Amino acid sequence: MFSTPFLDLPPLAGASGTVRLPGSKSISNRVLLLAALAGGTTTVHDLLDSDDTRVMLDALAALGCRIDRAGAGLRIEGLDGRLRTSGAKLFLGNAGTAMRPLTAALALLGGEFELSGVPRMHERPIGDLVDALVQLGCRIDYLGNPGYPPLAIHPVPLDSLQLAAPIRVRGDVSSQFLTALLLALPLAAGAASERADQASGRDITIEVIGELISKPYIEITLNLLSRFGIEVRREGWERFVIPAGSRYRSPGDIHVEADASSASYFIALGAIARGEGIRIEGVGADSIQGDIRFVEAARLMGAHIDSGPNWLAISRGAWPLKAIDLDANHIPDAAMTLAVMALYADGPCLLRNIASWRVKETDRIDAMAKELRKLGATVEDGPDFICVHPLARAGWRAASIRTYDDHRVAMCFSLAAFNPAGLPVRILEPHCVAKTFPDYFETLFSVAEAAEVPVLCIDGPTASGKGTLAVAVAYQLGYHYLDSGTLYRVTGLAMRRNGLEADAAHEMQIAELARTLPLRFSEGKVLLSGEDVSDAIRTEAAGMDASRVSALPAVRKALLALQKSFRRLPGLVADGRDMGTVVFPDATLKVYLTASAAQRAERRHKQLISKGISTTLDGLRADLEARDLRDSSRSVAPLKPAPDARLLDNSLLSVEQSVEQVLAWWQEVQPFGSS
Ligand SMILES: Nc1ncnc2c1ncn2[C@@H]1O[C@H](COP(=O)(O)OP(=O)(O)OP(=O)(O)O)[C@@H](O)[C@H]1O
Ligand SMILES: Nc1ccn([C@@H]2O[C@H](COP(=O)(O)O)[C@@H](O)[C@H]2O)c(=O)n1
Repeated sequence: MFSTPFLDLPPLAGASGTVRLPGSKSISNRVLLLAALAGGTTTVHDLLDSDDTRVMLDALAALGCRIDRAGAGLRIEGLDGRLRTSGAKLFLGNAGTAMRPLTAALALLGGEFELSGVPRMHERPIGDLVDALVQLGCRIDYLGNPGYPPLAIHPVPLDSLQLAAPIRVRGDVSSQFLTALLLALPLAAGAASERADQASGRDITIEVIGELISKPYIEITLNLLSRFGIEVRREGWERFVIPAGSRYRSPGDIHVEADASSASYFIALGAIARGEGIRIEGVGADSIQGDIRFVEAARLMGAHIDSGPNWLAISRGAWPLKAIDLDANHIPDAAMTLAVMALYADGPCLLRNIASWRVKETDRIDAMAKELRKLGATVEDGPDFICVHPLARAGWRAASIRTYDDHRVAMCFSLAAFNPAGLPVRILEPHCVAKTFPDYFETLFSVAEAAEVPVLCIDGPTASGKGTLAVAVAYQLGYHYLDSGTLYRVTGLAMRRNGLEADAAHEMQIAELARTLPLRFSEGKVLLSGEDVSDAIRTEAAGMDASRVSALPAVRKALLALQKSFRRLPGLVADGRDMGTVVFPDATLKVYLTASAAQRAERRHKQLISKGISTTLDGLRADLEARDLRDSSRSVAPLKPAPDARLLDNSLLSVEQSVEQVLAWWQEVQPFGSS
């Protein structure tokens, strides 16, 4: 996951390959709750690991559920309708799929509970669900604003509940209210059948007031309830009947299918990008998720899509995409992806009946309109619609996209990186994708192709601080890091171990060693044939050997392809001697880092002493000056600043100041302005 303050997506050109997506959030959290309420043990496979499922798991553990790893799955010992705690304070982040169903379940289970979340969760309505539960006889208080979390839930005896009359709940704000009741009320149906009125066989009826939105999510709920032994009778979309005597029965093992909303980004990718197409595994034509109908919308826009039970294959069809006018009520989450696809359409795209966007992680209509406008688009929006006009090449602007702590905003705007103007897109706070798809950007980069992956080079003499600076800058930008000196150091070590000398007579043999180095980088360690050589290559003697082998032209040539292979999305920071002059002459930014010889010797002295390696300051200074002389006077790729490099003398700068300077230069060469 990218934990950086921002992530710059370079202009993307094509995409090809296969992705396997994480489990569905909607299914994961429903399955977790059902497994917890059921008797017996349920092993859940392919569960989504994300912020929202983690808060659900923490909550269930706090209720006394035993949760263990079972291989790649998770084993949950259900409560069988009985709490193992008298109460708890539960923090549910911004997970609506945890807050709503847990409110209903805990109101029926008994016990004193406080349910809270992040500030945005306290702005997301829950009043209609609470009203329905209070009608039944449950006791729930608002701890902040009426109608919104945080909530205090108090115990009531199940036999005091008013179950005879239908329970009425609004369905036109969020379908999660109905889902919450459907998931929780079998607790009361089971209990009722154990009491005297078992004979009368009382069913529990829920009546929906208003037009039910997001019906596909209710279908997921009904499907999963059925797998847990509860067969709800649906009468249209207005009445739902939980039969008397219903009891949750663990299915034993249950698999979570991949998230269909997450699939929308890769379906769109296949429709937009040039290339061999995208194959998605883990979700397909047999999906129980409503958002799978995004496939129909993408086809309307011109995408070619084939499918099997649990796979999809997408490639570019019509181009530009075809404009659509769509009632997107049935795919509220995935429809955000259509709003970005609209930028590549042949006319304005209208998405209607999406009022629920306004009460999601953020006001999504507002957020999408604002950020699409930053890209240069004309957007009209209203209480329940958004209309996005396509962008001609000249109309695109490089934008820093605010993500509003909303994973879907971050993910769908990544598609703007395919703009024909070849502009990068900056995604602010990219870690918000952790809500449902922590590795979203890594997955995107595994199939996307950039016209040019950005590189930031830091060259300079020995011990000037290149490595320290490069690692810090790479960390800030979320980029890969190449310490090219390591490759020469390992080659020098391999030369010694093979009893060779760094001279012209052995040049070809050493070059062959360099070309076939059995080298691996793992958890910060350098492994040569599996052996950890991280310390062995850091001595000054190893530095000298590296300097000697690096003067051999055949060795430099042998290491070129390996160095270039580090240039991967989203970008690379490379340090060495010839990064800007030879290996990456087209780098976006080149920095030549120097410091006085006295400073460098002193820094290296401290560095070696701290590692327990004894040495003298004078000896070190002589060594590093000899190394610099050899590096800068050799015939191939000598150490020198590239003509277009920016010079940074950090003799009097701290590491932090150097990092700040380089990041400021990086910002200067980006087209985002100061935003
Ligand atoms: N600006 C700075 N101020 C003070 N110390 C620094 C600064 N930059 C780096 N150092 C310290 O100097 C030492 C050498 O830095 P580093 O290993 O990054 O240099 P290098 O240029 O990569 O060396 P080499 O060329 O041998 O690979 C480290 O201990 C590091 O912490
Ligand atoms: N791009 C590079 C990087 C390094 N070298 C040679 O390797 C020696 C060791 O490098 P460190 O950065 O790890 O100290 C160095 O002295 C150079 O001779 C190189 O030639 N080109």
